[in-house]
Amino acid sequence: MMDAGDDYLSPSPTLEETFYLISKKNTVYRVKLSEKGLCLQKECNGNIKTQTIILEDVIGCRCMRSKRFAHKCKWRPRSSKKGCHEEVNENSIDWDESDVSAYLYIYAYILKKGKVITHRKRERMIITLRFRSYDKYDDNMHEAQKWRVTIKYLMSSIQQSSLPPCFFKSHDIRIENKVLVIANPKSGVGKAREVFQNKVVPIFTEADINYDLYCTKHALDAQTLMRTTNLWEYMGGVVVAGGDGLLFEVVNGIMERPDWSTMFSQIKLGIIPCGSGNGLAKSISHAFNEPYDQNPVLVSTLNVVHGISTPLDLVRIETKNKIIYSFLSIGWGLISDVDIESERFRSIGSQRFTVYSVAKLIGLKTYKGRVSYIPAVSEQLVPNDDCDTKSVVSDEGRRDSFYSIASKKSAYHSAAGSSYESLTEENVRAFGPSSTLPPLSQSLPSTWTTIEGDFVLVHAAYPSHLMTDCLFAPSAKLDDGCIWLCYIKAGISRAHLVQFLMGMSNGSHIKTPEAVMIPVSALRIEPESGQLTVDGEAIELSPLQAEILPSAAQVFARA
Ligand SMILES: Nc1ncnc2c1ncn2[C@@H]1O[C@H](COP(=O)(O)OP(=O)(O)OP(=O)(O)O)[C@@H](O)[C@H]1O
Repeated sequence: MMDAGDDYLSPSPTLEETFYLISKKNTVYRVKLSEKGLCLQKECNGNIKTQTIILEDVIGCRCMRSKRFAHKCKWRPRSSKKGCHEEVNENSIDWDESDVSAYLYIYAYILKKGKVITHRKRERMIITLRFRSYDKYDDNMHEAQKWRVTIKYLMSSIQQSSLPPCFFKSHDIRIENKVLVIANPKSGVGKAREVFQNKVVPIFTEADINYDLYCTKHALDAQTLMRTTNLWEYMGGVVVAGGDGLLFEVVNGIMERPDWSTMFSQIKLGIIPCGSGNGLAKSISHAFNEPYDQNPVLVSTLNVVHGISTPLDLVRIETKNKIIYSFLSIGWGLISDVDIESERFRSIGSQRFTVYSVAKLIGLKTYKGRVSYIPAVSEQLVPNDDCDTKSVVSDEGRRDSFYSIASKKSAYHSAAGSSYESLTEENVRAFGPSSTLPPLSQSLPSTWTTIEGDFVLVHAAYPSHLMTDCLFAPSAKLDDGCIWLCYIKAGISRAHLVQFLMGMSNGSHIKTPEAVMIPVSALRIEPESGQLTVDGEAIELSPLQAEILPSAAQVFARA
């Protein structure tokens, strides 16, 4: 986004400039900026090497002045680790008056291809351009600013082309570019605030992201915040630094607002994975083939700073006493049991799912009940055989077993604390879309398919991953309008069940003969016993029905 102070400079469609190295007289850099990106052409003794940094990889840039008493040093495009001169902010009094150069720093995170696909990762690169064609610093700075403004303009053009037209509607109190970050200090291993401060803030700074940080104090705090805060101030997006449970609160909090529909169309949601499962963060990167595993926080933060969003399906779930909005999964039977009961082994990390699954196989339970569904209608929706190459099944699902909430760092602050309305809990009600299904108490029409009997498991997911290392619905897309329903009935051999559980890490579980995977648009589960989960959280045992809300939300993604 462009700053107010950029007004006096108008961006050029393309810019081109030649730069020289002080130390290497024979080397010339031709740098060209266009809507394709930044083309760096190095010419040395007749040899030409060209590198293009695409604009999608650039997250920000800034102008600086050289620091007083800094070495007089050559400049060049360089990687971040090989700094060769010191610089100070344009407004600092600490500058070197004898150096009239203006420096432009361009921050990019480029994709490094590894020998194997899992080694791909994003790496930080800083391109430094030194402008000193003029005798006066102000003139050089003007040149540098011209480049900066053009880069920002080109970056914002990419963002705007991906936004729905309604994004530009005027509203007197809306703040377009401010992001609300909600951190759960108890997510995962309890390091969400530190992760945000140490890994996310530096990238936000490079990208000029304007944000407020709110640290939750207890469970449901984020849900109350979303219900009561003035979200028009956060048109830049709402980002959780936490796990899927925190985003679940955000989604359900927005659904408790009378203006839920407007808010879901206006606000992009983001997730910086600091939880234990992080199914959605992984699914988003998987959908866009981003190298998540090497650095999940970096990749997810880059999604946010690019400001581009993609539609995400939500699911409306109705139980006897509740309406819940979900973005990840519904479960009954073995996987839900493992998810809930292995919580006490959280300290052993991702192995707890494997260990606990094996334990559950010894005294394998089956559950009586009925599962009904409406098949999704689309030719493309066929479970496929695409599998990841990893081999370990793991589950680091979520439970609320946290303790101290005291903050150690004074640098954190709460956002918009004063804008809370005095809505009491009694006034809280779920708004959100109404159901298109028959009431839960009524029997279903014959257009539904029903399976009855004893089940080992019934589990449904909407994005591809239930957890970082659990590719549960290999064919799922973020907005395919489908609930991917999987069930196994009683009678499966232990060997096949082990094959199923192990295969969940790479998606090969769907090849298990007894496992049925069907894309559906709605489902009803009528359990007689067992445990139900929604997005990994236990809910009361009751009949439940769910329907897809296609593209109901939008999430930051490198679309
Ligand atoms: N400050 C807090 N103290 C205790 N519990 C909290 C706090 N803030 C949020 N919670 C609760 O913690 C639960 C889990 O949080 P979160 O999803 O962030 O982490 P996780 O469970 O480790 O990750 P995942 O959901 O990806 O498995 C949420 O459901 C939320 O209700």
